[in-house]
Amino acid sequence: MSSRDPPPLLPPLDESPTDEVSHLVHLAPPSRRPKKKPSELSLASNSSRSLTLDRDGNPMTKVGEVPIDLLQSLYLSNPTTGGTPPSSRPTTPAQHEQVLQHHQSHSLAHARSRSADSAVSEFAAWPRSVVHSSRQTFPPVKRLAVKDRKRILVTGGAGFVGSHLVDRLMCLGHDVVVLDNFFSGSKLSISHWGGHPNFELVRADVVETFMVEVDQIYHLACPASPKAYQHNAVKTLKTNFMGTMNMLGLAKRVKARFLLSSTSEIYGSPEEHPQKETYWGNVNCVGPRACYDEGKRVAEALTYGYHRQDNVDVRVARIFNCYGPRMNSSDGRLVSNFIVAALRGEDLQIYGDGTATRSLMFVHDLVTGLIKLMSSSYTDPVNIGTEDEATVAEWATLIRDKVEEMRDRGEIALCVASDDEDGEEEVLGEGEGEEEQEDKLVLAGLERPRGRRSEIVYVDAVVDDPPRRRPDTTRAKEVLGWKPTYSIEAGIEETIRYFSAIESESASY
Ligand SMILES: O=C(O)[C@H]1O[C@H](OP(=O)(O)OP(=O)(O)OC[C@H]2O[C@@H](n3ccc(=O)[nH]c3=O)[C@H](O)[C@@H]2O)[C@H](O)[C@@H](O)[C@@H]1O
Repeated sequence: MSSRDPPPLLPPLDESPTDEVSHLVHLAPPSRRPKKKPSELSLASNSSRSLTLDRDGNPMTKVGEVPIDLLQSLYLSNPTTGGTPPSSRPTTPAQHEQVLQHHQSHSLAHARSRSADSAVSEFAAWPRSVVHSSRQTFPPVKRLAVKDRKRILVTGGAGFVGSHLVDRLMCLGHDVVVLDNFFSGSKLSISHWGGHPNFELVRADVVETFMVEVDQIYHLACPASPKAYQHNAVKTLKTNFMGTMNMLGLAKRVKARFLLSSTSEIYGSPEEHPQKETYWGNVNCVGPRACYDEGKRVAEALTYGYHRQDNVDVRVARIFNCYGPRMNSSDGRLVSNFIVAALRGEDLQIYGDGTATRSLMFVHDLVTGLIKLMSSSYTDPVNIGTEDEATVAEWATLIRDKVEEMRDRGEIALCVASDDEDGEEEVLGEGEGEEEQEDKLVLAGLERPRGRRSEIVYVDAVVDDPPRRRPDTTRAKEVLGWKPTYSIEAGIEETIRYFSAIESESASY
Protein backbone atom coordinates (compact mmCIF):
# COMPACT_ATOMS: atom_id res chain seq x y z
CA MET A 1 0.00 0.00 0.00
CA SER A 2 1.51 3.28 -1.01
CA SER A 3 0.57 6.65 0.38
CA ARG A 4 0.85 9.57 -1.98
CA ASP A 5 -1.30 12.32 -3.33
CA PRO A 6 -2.97 11.65 -6.68
CA PRO A 7 -1.74 13.34 -9.83
CA PRO A 8 -3.43 16.71 -10.43
CA LEU A 9 -6.06 15.46 -12.86
CA LEU A 10 -8.64 18.15 -12.24
CA PRO A 11 -8.27 21.10 -14.58
CA PRO A 12 -7.67 24.42 -12.84
CA LEU A 13 -10.86 26.31 -12.07
CA ASP A 14 -12.22 28.38 -14.94
CA GLU A 15 -9.99 26.63 -17.47
CA SER A 16 -11.67 25.23 -20.55
CA PRO A 17 -11.90 21.47 -20.68
CA THR A 18 -9.32 19.80 -22.82
CA ASP A 19 -9.48 16.05 -22.49
CA GLU A 20 -12.21 13.47 -22.68
CA VAL A 21 -12.07 12.39 -19.08
CA SER A 22 -11.92 15.47 -16.91
CA HIS A 23 -13.84 17.81 -19.16
CA LEU A 24 -16.94 18.13 -17.07
CA VAL A 25 -15.79 18.27 -13.50
CA HIS A 26 -15.58 21.89 -12.52
CA LEU A 27 -16.24 23.27 -9.11
CA ALA A 28 -17.21 26.87 -8.71
CA PRO A 29 -14.65 28.89 -6.74
CA PRO A 30 -15.31 28.85 -2.98
CA SER A 31 -18.03 31.34 -2.13
CA ARG A 32 -17.18 34.36 -0.03
CA ARG A 33 -19.74 33.84 2.68
CA PRO A 34 -18.63 35.03 6.11
CA LYS A 35 -17.31 32.28 8.35
CA LYS A 36 -19.47 31.26 11.29
CA LYS A 37 -18.20 30.99 14.80
CA PRO A 38 -18.28 27.38 16.01
CA SER A 39 -20.82 28.31 18.66
CA GLU A 40 -23.25 29.34 15.94
CA LEU A 41 -23.24 25.87 14.40
CA SER A 42 -25.91 23.39 15.19
CA LEU A 43 -25.55 19.74 14.29
CA ALA A 44 -27.58 19.54 11.15
CA SER A 45 -28.52 23.13 10.97
CA ASN A 46 -30.25 24.07 7.78
CA SER A 47 -29.81 27.72 8.65
CA SER A 48 -26.46 27.70 6.91
CA ARG A 49 -27.87 25.91 3.89
CA SER A 50 -26.94 27.64 0.72
CA LEU A 51 -29.20 27.93 -2.29
CA THR A 52 -29.24 24.86 -4.49
CA LEU A 53 -27.97 25.87 -7.90
CA ASP A 54 -28.75 24.04 -11.10
CA ARG A 55 -26.24 23.31 -13.83
CA ASP A 56 -26.68 26.77 -15.33
CA GLY A 57 -26.03 28.43 -11.96
CA ASN A 58 -29.67 29.33 -11.34
CA PRO A 59 -31.32 28.72 -7.94
CA MET A 60 -33.60 25.66 -7.95
CA THR A 61 -36.96 25.90 -6.22
CA LYS A 62 -38.54 22.64 -7.34
CA VAL A 63 -37.52 19.14 -8.31
CA GLY A 64 -40.10 17.75 -10.68
CA GLU A 65 -43.18 19.48 -9.31
CA VAL A 66 -42.11 19.21 -5.68
CA PRO A 67 -40.59 22.13 -3.72
CA ILE A 68 -36.93 21.45 -3.10
CA ASP A 69 -37.21 22.73 0.49
CA LEU A 70 -39.82 20.11 1.19
CA LEU A 71 -37.73 17.25 -0.22
CA GLN A 72 -34.63 18.40 1.67
CA SER A 73 -36.56 18.66 4.91
CA LEU A 74 -37.33 14.94 4.64
CA TYR A 75 -33.72 13.93 5.18
CA LEU A 76 -31.98 16.91 6.74
CA SER A 77 -34.82 17.26 9.23
CA ASN A 78 -35.10 13.58 10.01
CA PRO A 79 -34.81 13.05 13.78
CA THR A 80 -31.94 10.66 13.14
CA THR A 81 -29.92 13.39 11.50
CA GLY A 82 -30.61 15.88 14.26
CA GLY A 83 -31.81 18.73 12.08
CA THR A 84 -35.19 20.34 11.91
CA PRO A 85 -36.80 22.57 9.35
CA PRO A 86 -37.09 25.36 8.68
CA SER A 87 -33.94 26.42 10.49
CA SER A 88 -32.26 24.84 13.46
CA ARG A 89 -33.16 22.30 16.15
CA PRO A 90 -35.90 23.74 18.40
CA THR A 91 -35.06 24.46 21.99
CA THR A 92 -37.95 26.66 23.14
CA PRO A 93 -41.70 25.89 23.10
CA ALA A 94 -42.18 28.58 20.44
CA GLN A 95 -39.60 26.93 18.19
CA HIS A 96 -41.23 23.54 18.72
CA GLU A 97 -44.54 25.01 17.65
CA GLN A 98 -42.92 26.49 14.52
CA VAL A 99 -41.45 23.12 13.57
CA LEU A 100 -44.74 21.38 14.20
CA GLN A 101 -46.52 23.81 11.92
CA HIS A 102 -43.90 23.29 9.25
CA HIS A 103 -44.61 19.58 9.09
CA GLN A 104 -48.32 19.48 9.66
CA SER A 105 -49.95 17.82 6.73
CA HIS A 106 -52.23 19.52 4.27
CA SER A 107 -53.73 16.20 3.31
CA LEU A 108 -57.39 15.51 3.82
CA ALA A 109 -56.59 13.72 7.02
CA HIS A 110 -54.49 16.41 8.61
CA ALA A 111 -55.48 19.98 9.13
CA ARG A 112 -53.04 22.85 9.46
CA SER A 113 -52.92 26.53 8.93
CA ARG A 114 -51.44 27.91 5.76
CA SER A 115 -48.08 29.60 5.73
CA ALA A 116 -48.11 32.23 3.07
CA ASP A 117 -44.46 32.73 2.28
CA SER A 118 -43.00 29.32 1.57
CA ALA A 119 -42.90 27.23 -1.56
CA VAL A 120 -44.61 24.52 0.47
CA SER A 121 -47.73 26.64 0.95
CA GLU A 122 -48.20 27.01 -2.80
CA PHE A 123 -47.74 23.29 -3.23
CA ALA A 124 -50.26 22.29 -0.60
CA ALA A 125 -52.77 25.09 -0.67
CA TRP A 126 -56.17 23.77 0.27
CA PRO A 127 -58.49 24.48 3.13
CA ARG A 128 -58.43 23.13 6.65
CA SER A 129 -60.25 19.85 6.98
CA VAL A 130 -61.08 17.06 9.39
CA VAL A 131 -58.39 15.34 11.44
CA HIS A 132 -58.82 11.56 11.38
CA SER A 133 -55.61 10.57 13.09
CA SER A 134 -53.73 11.60 16.19
CA ARG A 135 -50.56 11.89 14.10
CA GLN A 136 -49.91 15.56 13.38
CA THR A 137 -46.60 15.77 11.68
CA PHE A 138 -46.77 14.42 8.16
CA PRO A 139 -45.03 16.26 5.36
CA PRO A 140 -47.52 17.96 3.05
CA VAL A 141 -48.77 16.01 0.05
CA LYS A 142 -50.55 17.17 -3.07
CA ARG A 143 -54.25 16.43 -3.37
CA LEU A 144 -54.88 14.59 -6.61
CA ALA A 145 -58.19 13.95 -8.30
CA VAL A 146 -59.10 10.27 -8.01
CA LYS A 147 -58.61 9.73 -11.75
CA ASP A 148 -55.02 11.02 -11.51
CA ARG A 149 -54.09 9.21 -8.34
CA LYS A 150 -52.16 5.99 -8.93
CA ARG A 151 -51.73 3.00 -6.63
CA ILE A 152 -48.01 2.35 -6.80
CA LEU A 153 -45.88 -0.49 -5.47
CA VAL A 154 -42.21 0.31 -4.84
CA THR A 155 -40.09 -2.76 -4.15
CA GLY A 156 -36.95 -1.78 -2.26
CA GLY A 157 -38.79 1.38 -1.23
CA ALA A 158 -36.85 1.66 2.04
CA GLY A 159 -33.52 1.70 0.22
CA PHE A 160 -31.42 4.67 -0.81
CA VAL A 161 -33.01 5.35 -4.22
CA GLY A 162 -36.35 3.76 -3.28
CA SER A 163 -36.92 6.06 -0.31
CA HIS A 164 -36.40 9.17 -2.45
CA LEU A 165 -38.78 7.77 -5.06
CA VAL A 166 -41.34 7.12 -2.32
CA ASP A 167 -40.93 10.71 -1.04
CA ARG A 168 -41.58 12.10 -4.49
CA LEU A 169 -44.56 9.86 -5.25
CA MET A 170 -46.08 10.61 -1.84
CA CYS A 171 -45.57 14.36 -2.23
CA LEU A 172 -47.19 14.15 -5.66
CA GLY A 173 -50.29 12.68 -4.01
CA HIS A 174 -50.20 9.00 -5.02
CA ASP A 175 -51.02 5.93 -2.93
CA VAL A 176 -47.76 4.15 -2.24
CA VAL A 177 -47.09 0.61 -1.02
CA VAL A 178 -43.49 -0.12 -0.04
CA LEU A 179 -42.23 -3.68 -0.04
CA ASP A 180 -38.82 -4.18 1.55
CA ASN A 181 -36.94 -6.89 3.45
CA PHE A 182 -34.62 -4.29 5.06
CA PHE A 183 -31.46 -6.13 4.03
CA SER A 184 -29.91 -2.89 2.81
CA GLY A 185 -32.89 -0.57 3.28
CA SER A 186 -33.86 1.17 6.49
CA LYS A 187 -37.23 1.89 8.08
CA LEU A 188 -35.86 5.25 9.16
CA SER A 189 -35.61 6.39 5.53
CA ILE A 190 -39.39 6.32 5.19
CA SER A 191 -40.47 6.64 8.83
CA HIS A 192 -41.83 10.15 8.20
CA TRP A 193 -44.65 8.57 6.17
CA GLY A 194 -45.58 5.90 8.72
CA GLY A 195 -49.31 6.17 9.47
CA HIS A 196 -50.09 8.44 6.54
CA PRO A 197 -53.32 7.30 4.87
CA ASN A 198 -51.66 7.21 1.43
CA PHE A 199 -48.78 5.02 2.64
CA GLU A 200 -48.32 1.33 3.47
CA LEU A 201 -45.16 -0.51 4.43
CA VAL A 202 -44.87 -4.28 4.01
CA ARG A 203 -41.93 -6.25 5.33
CA ALA A 204 -41.51 -8.98 2.74
CA ASP A 205 -38.97 -10.39 0.34
CA VAL A 206 -39.53 -10.24 -3.40
CA VAL A 207 -38.26 -13.81 -3.78
CA GLU A 208 -41.63 -14.83 -2.29
CA THR A 209 -44.83 -14.16 -4.22
CA PHE A 210 -46.79 -11.09 -3.19
CA MET A 211 -50.25 -9.95 -4.22
CA VAL A 212 -51.51 -6.38 -4.25
CA GLU A 213 -53.80 -4.42 -6.58
CA VAL A 214 -51.72 -1.62 -8.06
CA ASP A 215 -51.46 0.42 -11.25
CA GLN A 216 -47.68 0.69 -11.36
CA ILE A 217 -44.73 -1.29 -10.01
CA TYR A 218 -41.30 0.26 -9.58
CA HIS A 219 -39.08 -2.78 -9.07
CA LEU A 220 -35.96 -1.57 -7.25
CA ALA A 221 -35.40 -4.37 -4.74
CA CYS A 222 -31.79 -5.60 -4.78
CA PRO A 223 -28.68 -4.62 -2.82
CA ALA A 224 -26.81 -2.16 -5.08
CA SER A 225 -23.38 -1.59 -3.58
CA PRO A 226 -20.69 -4.04 -4.72
CA LYS A 227 -19.88 -4.83 -1.07
CA ALA A 228 -23.54 -5.61 -0.27
CA TYR A 229 -24.41 -7.58 -3.38
CA GLN A 230 -21.27 -9.73 -3.15
CA HIS A 231 -21.97 -10.48 0.53
CA ASN A 232 -24.46 -13.19 -0.48
CA ALA A 233 -24.05 -13.74 -4.19
CA VAL A 234 -26.65 -16.50 -4.44
CA LYS A 235 -29.26 -14.33 -2.71
CA THR A 236 -28.44 -11.47 -5.08
CA LEU A 237 -29.03 -13.80 -8.03
CA LYS A 238 -32.27 -15.10 -6.51
CA THR A 239 -33.46 -11.57 -5.88
CA ASN A 240 -32.78 -10.57 -9.45
CA PHE A 241 -34.24 -13.68 -11.05
CA MET A 242 -37.03 -14.85 -8.73
CA GLY A 243 -37.84 -11.37 -7.42
CA THR A 244 -38.15 -9.92 -10.90
CA MET A 245 -40.16 -12.91 -12.11
CA ASN A 246 -42.56 -12.57 -9.16
CA MET A 247 -43.06 -8.86 -9.75
CA LEU A 248 -43.56 -9.37 -13.49
CA GLY A 249 -46.07 -12.11 -12.69
CA LEU A 250 -47.87 -9.65 -10.42
CA ALA A 251 -47.79 -6.97 -13.13
CA LYS A 252 -49.25 -9.45 -15.61
CA ARG A 253 -52.01 -10.50 -13.22
CA VAL A 254 -53.14 -7.04 -12.11
CA LYS A 255 -52.27 -5.36 -15.44
CA ALA A 256 -49.85 -2.94 -13.82
CA ARG A 257 -47.14 -1.06 -15.67
CA PHE A 258 -43.75 -2.44 -14.60
CA LEU A 259 -40.46 -0.51 -14.34
CA LEU A 260 -37.20 -2.39 -13.76
CA SER A 261 -34.29 -0.54 -12.19
CA SER A 262 -31.43 -1.97 -14.18
CA THR A 263 -27.86 -0.75 -14.12
CA SER A 264 -24.84 0.39 -16.08
CA GLU A 265 -23.22 -2.77 -14.74
CA ILE A 266 -24.95 -4.75 -17.49
CA TYR A 267 -22.35 -3.17 -19.82
CA GLY A 268 -19.57 -4.75 -17.70
CA SER A 269 -16.10 -3.67 -18.72
CA PRO A 270 -17.26 -1.66 -21.72
CA GLU A 271 -15.53 -1.79 -25.09
CA GLU A 272 -17.77 1.02 -26.32
CA HIS A 273 -17.46 4.47 -24.77
CA PRO A 274 -19.70 6.22 -23.91
CA GLN A 275 -22.22 3.42 -23.56
CA LYS A 276 -25.35 3.53 -25.72
CA GLU A 277 -28.38 1.39 -24.95
CA THR A 278 -27.68 -0.57 -28.14
CA TYR A 279 -24.34 -1.83 -26.73
CA TRP A 280 -24.59 -5.48 -25.61
CA GLY A 281 -21.93 -5.29 -22.93
CA ASN A 282 -18.83 -7.20 -21.91
CA VAL A 283 -19.50 -9.02 -18.66
CA ASN A 284 -17.43 -11.67 -16.89
CA CYS A 285 -20.12 -14.24 -16.09
CA VAL A 286 -17.97 -16.14 -13.56
CA GLY A 287 -16.40 -13.25 -11.60
CA PRO A 288 -17.43 -11.90 -8.18
CA ARG A 289 -19.61 -9.16 -9.71
CA ALA A 290 -21.50 -11.65 -11.91
CA CYS A 291 -24.23 -12.12 -9.31
CA TYR A 292 -25.29 -8.51 -9.85
CA ASP A 293 -24.28 -7.91 -13.47
CA GLU A 294 -25.70 -11.17 -14.79
CA GLY A 295 -28.57 -10.96 -12.31
CA LYS A 296 -29.62 -7.62 -13.80
CA ARG A 297 -29.09 -8.93 -17.33
CA VAL A 298 -31.42 -11.85 -16.68
CA ALA A 299 -33.86 -9.42 -15.02
CA GLU A 300 -33.90 -7.42 -18.27
CA ALA A 301 -34.32 -10.64 -20.30
CA LEU A 302 -37.27 -11.65 -18.11
CA THR A 303 -38.80 -8.20 -18.46
CA TYR A 304 -38.76 -8.37 -22.24
CA GLY A 305 -39.88 -12.02 -22.14
CA TYR A 306 -43.04 -11.01 -20.25
CA HIS A 307 -43.45 -8.02 -22.54
CA ARG A 308 -43.34 -10.06 -25.75
CA GLN A 309 -45.13 -13.14 -24.51
CA ASP A 310 -47.71 -11.70 -22.12
CA ASN A 311 -48.01 -8.06 -23.22
CA VAL A 312 -46.82 -6.74 -19.87
CA ASP A 313 -46.32 -3.00 -20.19
CA VAL A 314 -42.63 -2.56 -19.27
CA ARG A 315 -40.00 0.13 -18.77
CA VAL A 316 -36.29 -0.44 -18.15
CA ALA A 317 -34.02 2.22 -16.63
CA ARG A 318 -30.27 1.59 -16.78
CA ILE A 319 -29.00 3.60 -13.85
CA PHE A 320 -25.46 5.00 -13.79
CA ASN A 321 -23.68 5.73 -10.50
CA CYS A 322 -26.09 7.58 -8.30
CA TYR A 323 -25.33 9.27 -4.96
CA GLY A 324 -26.98 11.46 -2.38
CA PRO A 325 -28.40 11.69 1.13
CA ARG A 326 -29.52 8.38 2.69
CA MET A 327 -26.70 6.37 1.18
CA ASN A 328 -25.54 4.06 3.91
CA SER A 329 -22.31 5.36 5.50
CA SER A 330 -20.84 1.88 5.42
CA ASP A 331 -22.09 0.51 2.13
CA GLY A 332 -18.69 0.90 0.54
CA ARG A 333 -19.43 3.09 -2.46
CA LEU A 334 -17.21 5.86 -3.76
CA VAL A 335 -19.17 8.91 -2.65
CA SER A 336 -20.19 7.65 0.79
CA ASN A 337 -16.74 6.21 1.55
CA PHE A 338 -14.88 9.34 0.49
CA ILE A 339 -17.18 11.81 2.25
CA VAL A 340 -17.25 9.88 5.49
CA ALA A 341 -13.47 9.43 5.47
CA ALA A 342 -12.90 13.15 4.80
CA LEU A 343 -15.30 14.14 7.59
CA ARG A 344 -13.53 11.81 10.01
CA GLY A 345 -10.07 12.92 8.95
CA GLU A 346 -9.30 9.40 7.80
CA ASP A 347 -7.53 8.41 4.61
CA LEU A 348 -9.51 8.17 1.39
CA GLN A 349 -8.62 4.79 -0.07
CA ILE A 350 -8.47 4.40 -3.82
CA TYR A 351 -8.71 0.84 -5.08
CA GLY A 352 -6.11 0.43 -7.82
CA ASP A 353 -4.38 3.32 -9.57
CA GLY A 354 -7.30 5.76 -9.49
CA THR A 355 -7.66 6.00 -13.27
CA ALA A 356 -11.02 4.20 -13.46
CA THR A 357 -13.75 6.65 -14.37
CA ARG A 358 -17.31 7.08 -13.14
CA SER A 359 -20.05 9.57 -14.05
CA LEU A 360 -21.98 10.55 -10.95
CA MET A 361 -25.63 11.57 -10.74
CA PHE A 362 -27.52 13.14 -7.81
CA VAL A 363 -30.43 11.03 -6.59
CA HIS A 364 -33.17 13.63 -7.19
CA ASP A 365 -32.28 13.72 -10.89
CA LEU A 366 -32.51 9.94 -11.05
CA VAL A 367 -35.94 9.94 -9.42
CA THR A 368 -37.18 12.53 -11.92
CA GLY A 369 -35.90 10.28 -14.71
CA LEU A 370 -37.61 7.19 -13.29
CA ILE A 371 -40.95 8.96 -12.97
CA LYS A 372 -40.66 10.39 -16.49
CA LEU A 373 -39.83 6.96 -17.87
CA MET A 374 -42.77 5.34 -16.06
CA SER A 375 -45.07 8.06 -17.43
CA SER A 376 -43.77 7.72 -20.98
CA SER A 377 -44.84 5.20 -23.62
CA TYR A 378 -41.26 4.09 -24.33
CA THR A 379 -40.58 0.40 -23.71
CA ASP A 380 -36.91 -0.06 -24.72
CA PRO A 381 -34.12 0.42 -22.13
CA VAL A 382 -33.09 4.00 -21.31
CA ASN A 383 -29.78 5.10 -19.72
CA ILE A 384 -30.29 7.49 -16.81
CA GLY A 385 -27.05 9.15 -15.79
CA THR A 386 -24.86 12.17 -16.26
CA GLU A 387 -21.93 12.75 -18.55
CA ASP A 388 -19.94 14.18 -15.62
CA GLU A 389 -17.16 11.66 -16.06
CA ALA A 390 -14.04 11.87 -13.92
CA THR A 391 -11.44 9.49 -12.60
CA VAL A 392 -11.79 8.02 -9.13
CA ALA A 393 -8.67 10.02 -8.13
CA GLU A 394 -10.35 13.21 -9.32
CA TRP A 395 -13.53 12.45 -7.39
CA ALA A 396 -11.46 11.76 -4.26
CA THR A 397 -9.65 15.09 -4.53
CA LEU A 398 -12.85 16.97 -5.30
CA ILE A 399 -14.72 15.47 -2.35
CA ARG A 400 -11.91 15.96 0.15
CA ASP A 401 -11.43 19.58 -0.93
CA LYS A 402 -15.14 20.25 -0.79
CA VAL A 403 -15.39 18.93 2.77
CA GLU A 404 -12.52 21.19 3.80
CA GLU A 405 -13.99 24.18 1.99
CA MET A 406 -17.37 23.70 3.71
CA ARG A 407 -15.66 23.37 7.07
CA ASP A 408 -13.71 26.58 6.43
CA ARG A 409 -16.95 28.35 5.53
CA GLY A 410 -18.45 27.11 8.80
CA GLU A 411 -21.20 25.21 7.01
CA ILE A 412 -20.50 21.88 8.62
CA ALA A 413 -19.30 21.08 12.09
CA LEU A 414 -15.76 19.87 12.51
CA CYS A 415 -16.62 17.51 15.30
CA VAL A 416 -18.93 17.15 18.26
CA ALA A 417 -16.68 16.81 21.27
CA SER A 418 -18.91 16.52 24.29
CA ASP A 419 -22.02 17.67 26.04
CA ASP A 420 -21.38 20.47 28.50
CA GLU A 421 -23.24 20.80 31.77
CA ASP A 422 -26.37 22.40 30.37
CA GLY A 423 -26.68 19.75 27.70
CA GLU A 424 -25.48 21.92 24.83
CA GLU A 425 -23.32 20.19 22.28
CA GLU A 426 -19.90 21.68 21.93
CA VAL A 427 -18.45 21.87 18.47
CA LEU A 428 -14.78 21.90 17.71
CA GLY A 429 -13.98 24.34 15.01
CA GLU A 430 -11.89 27.02 13.50
CA GLY A 431 -9.76 29.17 15.73
CA GLU A 432 -8.79 26.23 17.87
CA GLY A 433 -5.30 24.86 17.55
CA GLU A 434 -4.72 21.27 16.62
CA GLU A 435 -3.51 20.47 20.13
CA GLU A 436 -6.61 21.98 21.69
CA GLN A 437 -8.75 19.92 19.35
CA GLU A 438 -6.85 16.71 20.03
CA ASP A 439 -7.24 17.34 23.80
CA LYS A 440 -10.97 17.73 23.43
CA LEU A 441 -11.14 14.55 21.38
CA VAL A 442 -9.31 12.64 24.05
CA LEU A 443 -11.56 14.09 26.74
CA ALA A 444 -14.58 13.13 24.68
CA GLY A 445 -13.28 9.59 24.30
CA LEU A 446 -13.05 9.97 20.53
CA GLU A 447 -9.88 8.43 19.29
CA ARG A 448 -10.27 9.38 15.66
CA PRO A 449 -8.26 12.46 14.69
CA ARG A 450 -11.30 14.07 13.09
CA GLY A 451 -9.75 17.45 12.50
CA ARG A 452 -6.73 16.32 10.50
CA ARG A 453 -6.40 16.61 6.74
CA SER A 454 -7.21 13.34 5.04
CA GLU A 455 -4.61 11.77 2.78
CA ILE A 456 -5.49 10.05 -0.47
CA VAL A 457 -3.90 6.61 -0.48
CA TYR A 458 -3.77 3.77 -2.99
CA VAL A 459 -4.63 0.20 -2.06
CA ASP A 460 -5.13 -3.04 -4.00
CA ALA A 461 -7.53 -2.93 -6.94
CA VAL A 462 -10.80 -4.83 -6.70
CA VAL A 463 -11.52 -7.70 -9.10
CA ASP A 464 -13.41 -6.87 -12.30
CA ASP A 465 -13.77 -3.18 -11.42
CA PRO A 466 -15.05 -1.58 -14.64
CA PRO A 467 -12.29 0.74 -15.93
CA ARG A 468 -14.60 3.43 -17.32
CA ARG A 469 -18.22 4.34 -17.40
CA ARG A 470 -20.16 7.15 -19.03
CA PRO A 471 -23.67 6.93 -20.42
CA ASP A 472 -24.77 8.18 -23.80
CA THR A 473 -27.97 9.93 -22.68
CA THR A 474 -29.29 10.96 -26.09
CA ARG A 475 -32.23 8.58 -25.76
CA ALA A 476 -33.27 9.95 -22.35
CA LYS A 477 -33.17 13.47 -23.76
CA GLU A 478 -35.12 12.56 -26.89
CA VAL A 479 -37.78 10.21 -25.58
CA LEU A 480 -38.23 11.52 -22.03
CA GLY A 481 -37.10 15.13 -22.31
CA TRP A 482 -34.91 14.30 -19.31
CA LYS A 483 -31.53 15.73 -18.44
CA PRO A 484 -29.80 16.13 -15.10
CA THR A 485 -30.37 19.44 -13.33
CA TYR A 486 -28.13 19.26 -10.25
CA SER A 487 -24.66 20.71 -10.56
CA ILE A 488 -21.86 18.58 -9.16
CA GLU A 489 -21.26 21.21 -6.49
CA ALA A 490 -24.90 21.31 -5.35
CA GLY A 491 -25.20 17.52 -5.22
CA ILE A 492 -21.92 16.88 -3.45
CA GLU A 493 -22.50 19.70 -0.93
CA GLU A 494 -25.94 18.43 -0.05
CA THR A 495 -24.59 14.93 0.45
CA ILE A 496 -21.74 16.22 2.62
CA ARG A 497 -24.23 18.15 4.75
CA TYR A 498 -26.22 14.97 5.23
CA PHE A 499 -23.25 12.81 6.22
CA SER A 500 -21.91 15.57 8.45
CA ALA A 501 -25.21 15.53 10.33
CA ILE A 502 -25.11 11.73 10.61
CA GLU A 503 -21.53 11.78 11.84
CA SER A 504 -22.21 14.53 14.37
CA GLU A 505 -25.25 12.70 15.61
CA SER A 506 -23.40 9.41 16.10
CA ALA A 507 -20.50 11.18 17.80
CA SER A 508 -22.86 12.78 20.32
CA TYR A 509 -24.19 9.46 21.63
O1 LIG B 1 -24.32 2.84 -10.46
C1 LIG B 1 -23.90 2.00 -11.23
O2 LIG B 1 -23.80 2.21 -12.42
C2 LIG B 1 -23.54 0.68 -10.70
O3 LIG B 1 -22.23 0.71 -10.26
C3 LIG B 1 -21.90 0.89 -8.96
O4 LIG B 1 -20.74 0.10 -8.82
P1 LIG B 1 -19.37 0.87 -8.89
O5 LIG B 1 -19.30 1.81 -10.04
O6 LIG B 1 -18.29 -0.11 -8.79
O7 LIG B 1 -19.53 1.79 -7.61
P2 LIG B 1 -18.59 2.17 -6.40
O8 LIG B 1 -18.50 1.08 -5.43
O9 LIG B 1 -19.13 3.47 -5.93
O10 LIG B 1 -17.14 2.36 -7.04
C4 LIG B 1 -16.84 3.34 -7.99
C5 LIG B 1 -15.35 3.36 -8.23
O11 LIG B 1 -14.71 3.89 -7.08
C6 LIG B 1 -13.76 2.98 -6.58
N1 LIG B 1 -13.75 3.13 -5.11
C7 LIG B 1 -14.88 2.97 -4.39
C8 LIG B 1 -14.87 3.14 -3.02
C9 LIG B 1 -13.67 3.44 -2.38
O12 LIG B 1 -13.58 3.59 -1.15
N2 LIG B 1 -12.55 3.56 -3.13
C10 LIG B 1 -12.56 3.41 -4.48
O13 LIG B 1 -11.50 3.55 -5.12
C11 LIG B 1 -14.20 1.62 -7.07
O14 LIG B 1 -13.12 0.71 -7.12
C12 LIG B 1 -14.75 1.99 -8.44
O15 LIG B 1 -13.69 2.08 -9.36
C13 LIG B 1 -22.98 0.56 -7.96
O16 LIG B 1 -22.49 0.08 -6.80
C14 LIG B 1 -23.98 -0.35 -8.54
O17 LIG B 1 -25.03 -0.63 -7.68
C15 LIG B 1 -24.58 0.32 -9.71
O18 LIG B 1 -25.51 -0.49 -10.33
